[in-house]
Amino acid sequence: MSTIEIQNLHALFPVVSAKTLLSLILGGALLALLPYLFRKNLVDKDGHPIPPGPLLRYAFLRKYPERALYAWAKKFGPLFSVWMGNQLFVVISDPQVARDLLVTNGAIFSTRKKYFMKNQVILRGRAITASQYDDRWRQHRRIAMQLLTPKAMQSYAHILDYEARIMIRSFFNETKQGALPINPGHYAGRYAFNNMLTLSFGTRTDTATDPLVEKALAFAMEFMDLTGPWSNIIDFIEPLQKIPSYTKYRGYKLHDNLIDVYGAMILRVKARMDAGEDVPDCLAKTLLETQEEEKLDWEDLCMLAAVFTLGGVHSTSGIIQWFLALIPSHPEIQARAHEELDRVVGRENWPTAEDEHRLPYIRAIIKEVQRVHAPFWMATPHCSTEDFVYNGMYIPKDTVMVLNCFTLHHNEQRYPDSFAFNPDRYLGDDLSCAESAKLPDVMQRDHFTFGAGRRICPGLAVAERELWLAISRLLWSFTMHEIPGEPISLEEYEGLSGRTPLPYRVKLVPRHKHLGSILAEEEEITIKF
Ligand code: HEM
Repeated sequence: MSTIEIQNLHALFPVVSAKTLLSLILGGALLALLPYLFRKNLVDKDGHPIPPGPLLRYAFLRKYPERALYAWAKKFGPLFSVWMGNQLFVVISDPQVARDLLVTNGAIFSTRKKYFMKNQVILRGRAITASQYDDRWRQHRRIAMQLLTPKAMQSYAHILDYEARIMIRSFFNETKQGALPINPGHYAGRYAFNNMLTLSFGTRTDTATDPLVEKALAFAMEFMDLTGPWSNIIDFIEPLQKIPSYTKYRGYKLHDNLIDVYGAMILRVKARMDAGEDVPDCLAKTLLETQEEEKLDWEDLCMLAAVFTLGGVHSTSGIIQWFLALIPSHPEIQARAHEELDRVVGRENWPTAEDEHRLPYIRAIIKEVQRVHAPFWMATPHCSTEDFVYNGMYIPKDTVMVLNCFTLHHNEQRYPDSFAFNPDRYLGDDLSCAESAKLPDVMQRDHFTFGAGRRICPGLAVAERELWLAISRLLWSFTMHEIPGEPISLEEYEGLSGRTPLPYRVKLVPRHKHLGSILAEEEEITIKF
């Protein structure tokens, strides 16, 4: 071939260097990956697009996701969408949209995504919260509700009252009558745990040092960390579910621990029933008595018996901890609360459940703590079971629906100056949270701390009573101070699903000389178990 012919050939097929070839391959691969990195804008058959949202797909939004959701709600509006891997999430940031979708169209938006970690590994599709929206969910929720209605609560109201007294006494004794600072987490946790032990198994821990308290609190914390709406990348990338990993190990371990500890407690209740003993009414007893008729298997029993200690401990104790973290930096609010308590119930007796309607400012403080520090900023996501079009936006079947509580609770129209802690905004609101959730004008609802729609928290009435007894009595008993040089963070927190403040210490100074003698009247009760 002549030199001229070779030159012509080069012109036609230029020599590709190794570097260029590599760039071409990488470029091609990147092009192929683009649809997996950037959002997919689905439309339905009539051309309705999915709600707008951020450009990138996220593997997971781990730390403080509520801040990203708040910024996105401002940018994209009250209904926006985010892709997590191949899962579409639609985020609800407006009260009316929440009502329209989760309540009015509750038949479509009430199931749960089958999260690998929460629903499949840890709870095995059970424990009410992980159940699909089907007959088994209805059955399990109905059984649990037998113990949770305000009427049912009357039979154990005295126990909630007693446990609140024991919690205050622990604070009083552990702080050496206010001389020492205290981290309230363990004692608030034990209070909520003892209440749930009563409901679930008819028993309680009789010392704050009982190892079961630490164990149960550790399970609840691990559950919160493993079950956030986007805690685990493994939930969104299926191949990862097939290979061994530390996350998977933790999930299986937690499942086994729940069965070991709470399963053993069910067997203990059974042994007592078989021996003809007078076992107090509790969930385990109900489950055992109705097991055949309700066709409940062993995992149903264990998961149902465990769920109160998972759903009702970290949450209630979290709000008490947020209250104690927040109140020292608001001495003027404490002073008003103390004035109301002194004026209405006096210094001889402390507030009871019956005093609630006479203490509107204390009620308002509790509602305001729940607004600014709801433990579940993203509630528990619901999931859709049918394609749906809302205001021209397409929400495909199997979309995960997130109730964006942080943004809902900072809606300036509903809560002017929403980042300020201001109980006054709830003065005049005489409704319980359950009543408020049913208001026809959803803009008047107090807050969304207990979720919305058919999956709304079934423990709401019990939680409200526990919070009332704990917080009104903390206010009656103590003045709460921050420790100089130990600022309490109200921004950071622990937990990827339910959140509690970072560990902190607070000073609780008794307000009454005779507090010690009032508290000494009650001894710790040991219940045969
Ligand atoms: C202050 C304390 C509490 C808070 C803030 C809270 C909050 C929540 C939230 C946000 C949900 C999800 C609602 C939804 O899907 O829309 C929920 C569900 C649930 N909660 Fe609570 N909760 C509390 C106390 C309790 C207590 C004391 C119990 C048990 C006695 C309990 C048992 C449950 C159960 C079983 C579910 C699952 C309901 C279902 O999926 O149908 N919670 N809770």
